[in-house]
Amino acid sequence: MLLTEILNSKQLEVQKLKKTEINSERKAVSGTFIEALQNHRESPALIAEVKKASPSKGIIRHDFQPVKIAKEYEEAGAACLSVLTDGPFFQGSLHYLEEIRKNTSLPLLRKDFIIDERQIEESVIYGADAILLIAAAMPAERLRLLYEHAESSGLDVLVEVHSLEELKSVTAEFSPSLIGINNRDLNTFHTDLATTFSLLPHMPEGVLIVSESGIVSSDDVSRLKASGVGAMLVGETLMRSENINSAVSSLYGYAD
Ligand SMILES: O=C(O)c1ccccc1NCC(=O)[C@H](O)[C@H](O)COP(=O)(O)O
Repeated sequence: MLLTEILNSKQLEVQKLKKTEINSERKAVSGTFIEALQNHRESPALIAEVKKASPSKGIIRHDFQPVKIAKEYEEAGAACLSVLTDGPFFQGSLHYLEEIRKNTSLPLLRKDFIIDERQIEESVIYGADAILLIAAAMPAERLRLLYEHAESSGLDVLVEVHSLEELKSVTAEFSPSLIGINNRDLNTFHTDLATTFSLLPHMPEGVLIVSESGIVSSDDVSRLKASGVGAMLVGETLMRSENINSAVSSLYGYAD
């Protein structure tokens, strides 16, 4: 199972991280990420992902210049950015997050497999405004503790679920403000937008919902909009495009 493999690799990273000293003046400001999604001019608001490679597709973007891509996303009108920082499986890096923080003003999601408080502190230092917590990665009690730690560090949290069972166990434990429905099965890599539509009726009132993964066309975006989803997270579709601005426009159904 790929997720288990990734989590085992993260355990080793965290062990090393715990041996290093972490010091920073930077403070994250609660609500920055969520408010940018709520106030975005388009619906669903776009979280555009800076993603070089993935375990399912290998290299997605050969000419990978993270800061250039981030600036293009900003110019194209993205509400927020997601930056993959996992090295072994996605060829991401915390340094990409750090450089993007210095060169854009958009709120940033650190996209990684967070399993420890120390990674949360590290996320603040490198410039994140939000982190991802994956329900499939740990019991809901542990997820709540990390959620609380992130919130008290000024970070917003995108809590990701893929099934009704995960959603129920999370919401029985605590009340996230931002829930991501991942359309991708993290073990088979199969993506299906139907995951979003099937989980939506079970979402608690007032939660901002993000549909994640496998969003490829303006038809997908119209269906998400009609269903009331607040935001969408798009990686591969935009990263494969030679012209990010026109790729964003065409997702929203605007002709070039
Ligand atoms: O992208 C993958 O293949 C993947 C495999 C296993 C775990 C996570 C994976 N992706 C992380 C993500 O959450 C996506 O990068 C993100 O939702 C964007 O998806 P897409 O638009 O399909 O690139």
